[in-house]
Amino acid sequence: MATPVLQHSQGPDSISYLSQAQAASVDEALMGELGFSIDQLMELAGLSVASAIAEVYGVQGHSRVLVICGPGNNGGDGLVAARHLYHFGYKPRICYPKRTSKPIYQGLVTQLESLGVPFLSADELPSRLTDEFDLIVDAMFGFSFHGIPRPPFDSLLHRLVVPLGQNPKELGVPAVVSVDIPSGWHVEDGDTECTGLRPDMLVSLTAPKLCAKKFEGPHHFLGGRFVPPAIANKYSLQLPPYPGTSMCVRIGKPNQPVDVAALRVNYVGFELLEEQAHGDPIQQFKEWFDEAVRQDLPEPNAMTLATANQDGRPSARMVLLKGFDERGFVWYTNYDSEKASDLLSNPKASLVFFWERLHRQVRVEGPVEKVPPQESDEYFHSRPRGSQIGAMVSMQSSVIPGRNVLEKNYEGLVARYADGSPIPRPTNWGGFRLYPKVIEFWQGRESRLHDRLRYRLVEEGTSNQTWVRERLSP
Ligand SMILES: NC(=O)C1=CN([C@@H]2O[C@H](COP(=O)(O)OP(=O)(O)OC[C@H]3O[C@@H](n4cnc5c(N)ncnc54)[C@H](OP(=O)(O)O)[C@@H]3O)[C@@H](O)[C@H]2O)[C@@H](O)CC1
Ligand SMILES: Cc1cc2nc3c(=O)[nH]c(=O)nc-3n(C[C@H](O)[C@H](O)[C@H](O)COP(=O)(O)O)c2cc1C
Ligand SMILES: Cc1ncc(COP(=O)(O)O)c(C=O)c1O
Ligand SMILES: [K+]
Repeated sequence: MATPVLQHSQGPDSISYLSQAQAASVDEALMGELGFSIDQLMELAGLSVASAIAEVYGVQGHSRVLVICGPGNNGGDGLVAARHLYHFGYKPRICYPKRTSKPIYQGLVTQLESLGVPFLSADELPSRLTDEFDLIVDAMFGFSFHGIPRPPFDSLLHRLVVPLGQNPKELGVPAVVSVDIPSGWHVEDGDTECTGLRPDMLVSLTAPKLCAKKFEGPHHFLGGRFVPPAIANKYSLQLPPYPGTSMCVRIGKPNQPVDVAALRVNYVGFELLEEQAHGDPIQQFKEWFDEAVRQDLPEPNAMTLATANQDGRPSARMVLLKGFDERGFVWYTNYDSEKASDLLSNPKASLVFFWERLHRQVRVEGPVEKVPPQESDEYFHSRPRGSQIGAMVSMQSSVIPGRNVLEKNYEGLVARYADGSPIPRPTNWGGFRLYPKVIEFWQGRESRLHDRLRYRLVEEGTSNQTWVRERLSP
């Protein structure tokens, strides 16, 4: 079969925008010579939509989602997205007024019913949608839409339209996320009369369609991470790379200014009560630290280290915790660095851990000493050889003329130790241990009424030390 030569339009950042015919042709190629099945593509498309929603509309505050599904594959994407949203912790409900008897759709409905996801008729929707929903997913029509919307979708769509200049909240219309095409829009020309849907978010699938150029909402994402190079080359598709393992990628920048003052998280779901907490703060730390590791938090051992110089000028930076026990908390660094200079002249410090997903913070304060050289040797030699050489190369915190200095010295040392012989620990590299006098555990709670338990080491005579625990006001 001859390869169709497609003229497609390029948008900002050289992203390809497809016409209706091109979208259908890509679809055909994926399910023809590329061997995809429709349920595979629909599953990936629906997962992309759910992932994009979760990136923008966190489950806290947006859990009540209404997914309105149309009769075609766009509606199928909506059914799949609803299932993934359910597993992400959302409480989706579905309005699916025009069902088809094709087995793939029946399967999707059965899957949702088995999860207890409710199906509502259009009549069951409240007159003010915001009374019951935080978010609407518009999965009515995709790239095969023609003409003007027919019943029952015309009246459903009408309920989501916010006339220009009017406030969606006042009209009781929640934020709308459109799948692939804002439903009712011309697939290429968009909302020509400016009387249609104005979604807050658009998740384009495979590649954006021409109408997406007219999208003015704050969140435009691309999903459908399944386009093989064969298709991209065949249609000269320019698509942005997906970050890491993500199923979706933001296209363009959010075009609304970020309201920094409004950024906040409500801390719910955990508590720290006296009867649950250990009497020994190191045991309590171990419990929370183990939990942070179990929960797969990123760098659970990353902590802020605050020091002050002799004049009391404070400074703080991140370091990695490399061990803790009844004696204290250990990290490693360069003994000629700024932090080390602070600590050698003013040997007191404070540490802060923040385990965001658990809504937990731990603060530690106390005097600091270098760890014995043997302990530093042992840790140094447990590090990857590249990092051992890195420590030899870096005169930490000193000004250098350029990166090339580091690279040149690094290469020289790599060659010198290429035989695998042990790399000696630089004498100016080693550990510090903070001996805790105060440890505070902070558990975020609702309405900013957090739990704070502070342990203070109280010395009674020279040999008798006990931890005193007090609750602090949030
Ligand atoms: N790689 C890809 O391509 C992938 C594509 N995917 C998804 O598929 C979508 C395209 O799906 P699609 O082709 O099934 O059509 P879609 O747009 O859902 O609607 C057609 C239905 O709507 C109806 N209808 C039409 N006009 C109407 C009107 N005025 N008023 C009322 N009804 C109207 C029409 O009915 P009919 O006109 O036949 O009566 C038909 O039943 C695409 O946008 C994307 O979301 C992903 O799942 C996977 C990867
Ligand atoms: C997550 C993270 C962990 C870090 N861990 C260490 C560490 O364990 N030791 C270290 O010397 N620097 C570490 N750094 C770099 C320090 O933050 C800092 O840039 C460096 O130690 C120089 O600090 P100073 O000039 O205040 O001495 C880390 C940085 C980050 C972001
Ligand atoms: C300069 C420096 N030293 C030491 C460390 C501690 O890490 P590790 O000993 O695990 O290599 C870090 C971590 O980021 C670092 O940036
Ligand atoms: K849609």
